[in-house]
Amino acid sequence: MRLHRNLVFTVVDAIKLIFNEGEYADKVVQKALKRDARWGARDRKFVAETIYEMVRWKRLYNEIAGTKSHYSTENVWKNFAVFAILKGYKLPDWNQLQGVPERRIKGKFDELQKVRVFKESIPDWLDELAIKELGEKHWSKEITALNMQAEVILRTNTLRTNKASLRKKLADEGIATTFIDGYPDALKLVERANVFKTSCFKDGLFEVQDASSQLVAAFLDVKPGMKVIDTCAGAGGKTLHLAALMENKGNIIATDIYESKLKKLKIRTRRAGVHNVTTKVLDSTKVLKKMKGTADRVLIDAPCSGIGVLKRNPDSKWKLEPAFVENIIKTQAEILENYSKLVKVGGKLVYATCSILPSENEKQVKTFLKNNPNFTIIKDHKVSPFKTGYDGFYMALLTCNS
Ligand SMILES: C[S@@+](CC[C@H](N)C(=O)[O-])C[C@H]1O[C@@H](n2cnc3c(N)ncnc32)[C@H](O)[C@@H]1O
Repeated sequence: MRLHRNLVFTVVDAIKLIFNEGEYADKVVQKALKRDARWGARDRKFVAETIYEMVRWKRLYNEIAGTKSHYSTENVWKNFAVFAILKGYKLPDWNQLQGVPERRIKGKFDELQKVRVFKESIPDWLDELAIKELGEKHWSKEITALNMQAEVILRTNTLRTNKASLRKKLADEGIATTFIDGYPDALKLVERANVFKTSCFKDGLFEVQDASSQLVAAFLDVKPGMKVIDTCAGAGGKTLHLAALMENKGNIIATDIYESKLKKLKIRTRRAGVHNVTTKVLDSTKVLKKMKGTADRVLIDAPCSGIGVLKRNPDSKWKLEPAFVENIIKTQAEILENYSKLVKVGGKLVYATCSILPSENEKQVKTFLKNNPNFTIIKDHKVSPFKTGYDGFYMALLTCNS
C-alpha cells in the first residue's frame, strides 16, 4: 500500500486542528474532505478513516512514539509513522518520515497489548469508571467493540419511499447497500461514500442514523393522530422517525434548550416532507407547565456521556471529563422527573440514552419509579455495541397509571 503526499498532509493538518484547537473530529473530517475536488472514493476513505484512527488510538500512539500529549507538527508526524507502520504501509522517502524506528514501534505495540488503557487507548478515569459500573470482563468486550470503525447506516424515510426502492435508487447513483435483519427501515452502506451528495438525500428519501438509534422512536409505540412531545429533540433525528411512524398525522412538539438545534430540525423536516412537527424552545418553565398531562407519548432522548457512541465520536474519549459525567447524571434525573409530568394518564414515556453505563440508564429509571409510584415500567432494552456491532443505547418504556 502506498501513501499519497497530499492525503497525508491533509490528515496531519486535521489532527492538529482536533488536538490543538479543540475542533470536533467529525467537523474536521467534513472540512478535510472538501480540500480537493479531484479525490476519488478511495482517497476520501483514506482521509476520513486515517483521521478517525489517529484520534481513536491517540493514547496508544503517543505511548509508542513517546510523544505524550504534545501536538507539535513533528509529533503528529511521529504518531502518523506509528499508524502507517502498524497498518502495513510502505513508508515513502519523505523528510518527515526519515529514521522511523519500525522494529521498535512493532515491539512496543506488542508490549502494550498487555495493558488495557494502552491497548484500548482510553483515559485511566474512564477505564476505572466503566469497570466499576460494568465489571472488567464486560467492559473489556464493550471497549474493544467501541474502538472499531463505525459503519454508515441509513434510515429510509417511509413518508417518501420504501426500503427496496431506496436501495435501487442508491445503486443507480453508485452506492451499494444491504438490508439489516431486525431493523425494518435500515440500509447499511457496503462501502463508505458521501451520501449527502446523492439526489436521494436531497429528495429526503433517507436520513443517516445508526441502527441502534433507529430502535428508539419505534420503542415509544406511537400511532398516527397522537400528541407526542419529543422533549430533547436536538436536530431532530428521532423526531423525523416519529413523524414517519405516525404517517405525518397527529401532532409532534419538538423541544430543546437550544434554538439553533431546533432550527436545523426545521430544515430537516422540510427535506423529509414532515408536516406534523412544531418546535418550542425551552426558555422558561411556562412552556412545560402549559403542556402538563397532555401528551399521549413523551420521548426523553436524554443528554448523556455518549459512551455508547465512542465508535462514531472517538474524540469524546479525550474531551469527556469525570465531572461532566457526574453532572449529566444529575441533569438526567431532573429531566426525567420534570418531563414525565407531560404524560397524560394512560400515556407512555420512553427514557433513552446513548450510554452503556447503568448509572445513566437502569439506575435512573429505578430511582424515578421509586419516587413516582404512578408510573410503571413496561419493558426496557439495552443495546450492547459488543453484541450488535452498532452504537450502545438504552431505552425504557414507562406508562403513567394515575
Ligand atoms: C441525545 S441529544 C438528542 C438527540 C436527538 N433527539 C436526535 O435524535 O437527534 C440530547 C439533547 O438534549 C438537549 N438538552 C440538554 N439539556 C436539556 C434540557 N434540560 N431540556 C431539554 N433538552 C435538553 C441537548 O441540547 C441535546 O440536543
